Amino acid sequence: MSAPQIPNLHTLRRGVGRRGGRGRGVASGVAESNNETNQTRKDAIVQSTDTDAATSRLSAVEAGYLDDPFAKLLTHGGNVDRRLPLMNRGTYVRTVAIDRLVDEFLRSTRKCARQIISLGAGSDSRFFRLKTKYPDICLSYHEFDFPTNTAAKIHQMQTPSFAHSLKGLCNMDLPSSSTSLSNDGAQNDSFQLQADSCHYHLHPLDLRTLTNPKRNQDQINLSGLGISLDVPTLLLSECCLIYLPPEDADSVLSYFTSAFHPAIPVAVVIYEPIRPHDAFGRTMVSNLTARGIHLQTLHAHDSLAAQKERLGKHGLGSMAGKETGGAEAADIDFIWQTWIEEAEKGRVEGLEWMDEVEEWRLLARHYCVAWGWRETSDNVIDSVFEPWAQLPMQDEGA
Ligand SMILES: C[S@@+](CC[C@H](N)C(=O)[O-])C[C@H]1O[C@@H](n2cnc3c(N)ncnc32)[C@H](O)[C@@H]1O
Repeated sequence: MSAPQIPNLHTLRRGVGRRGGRGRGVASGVAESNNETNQTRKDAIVQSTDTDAATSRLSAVEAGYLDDPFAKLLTHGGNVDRRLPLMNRGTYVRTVAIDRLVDEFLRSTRKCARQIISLGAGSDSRFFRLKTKYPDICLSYHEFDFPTNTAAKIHQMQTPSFAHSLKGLCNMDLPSSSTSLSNDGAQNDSFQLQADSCHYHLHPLDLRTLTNPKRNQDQINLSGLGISLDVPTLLLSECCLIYLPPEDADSVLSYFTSAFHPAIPVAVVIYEPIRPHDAFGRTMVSNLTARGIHLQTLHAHDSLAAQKERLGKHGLGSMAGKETGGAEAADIDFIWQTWIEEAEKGRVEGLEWMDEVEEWRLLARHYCVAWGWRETSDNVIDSVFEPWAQLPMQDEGA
């Protein structure tokens, strides 16, 4: 079940050794630089998890689970080894679950402007799928990731085949002055696409910069990044916040959710692993640790209840008075069983023979989608998140 794209830790470690200076009496400047190198190495491993996500997506597309012409165009190299059937099914359920929450949000806000902010979006193709599905959509879509990853995405977007699909499927043009990359491959300007009232913005930014005044020397803020603070907003973290230290993940969530006035409908959707304490969970964690990947918030938000509580702490959840809200979470096994119609399940089951049914259920119980929202009941617009409250809910004990 281990993913094939293992970061080259050997090469990365060698880099540290060469620059090192570990003897006694090391000047504090050197120690600081070692810390930085360490952090850079850790960040590189986190950045590389996007290759896994993109590979899994493309595998699920090529096996017929998902219909996504952009997955191949946004994946570096464009060809991948097929994942195991249970991995493909996991990618499928995760994608359709988040798509459903996004679709409900777009449907209920169809009369007004709205925006989606995707944290650690990597090579995700959701914006382009949405624009293809809803050609006249009025939407601002903001993606954040490290400059290295946004640069790679921009590179893929500048290929002729991507430009062709963008025009044909989304009726969008690439900007005429194509963005160039700096020597280290970083792309420090944000990248934008626009067609009528639909905007796509790619922000090359470590999310921790936003919440840390020491790092944020340019005083970057949401308005400066073109994010509107007065329209209904959906925040997505699809396997992103889990890689941040718990206090940073909390600061990022709080930074975004508290930026909006309480009268503005705001929601958060999180997809990430849970249940690290049983045998499967322990194996999952140790397999990832062997690859240098640390799921830093996993123990802090280790169950459906903990995920709901987390959303509640950020002001999303049941409220008193005029404000309404909710916080829910379900694992992938539950979502597969209850959110997906029988005919569609039959189609998916017919795609590949799956020997490992028990393993599938185990794996699927260790990943969850959590969604929380808040709005005011006397809002001039109809309730945005009412449809979310109608989704099948999982009882933690189930
Ligand atoms: C597992 S990938 C998921 C990519 C995408 N959300 C998806 O599901 O296909 C995690 C992504 O989060 C990004 N990420 C993690 N920490 C981040 C941070 N502090 N700032 C910006 N991006 C971050 C990584 O660079 C990576 O692209």
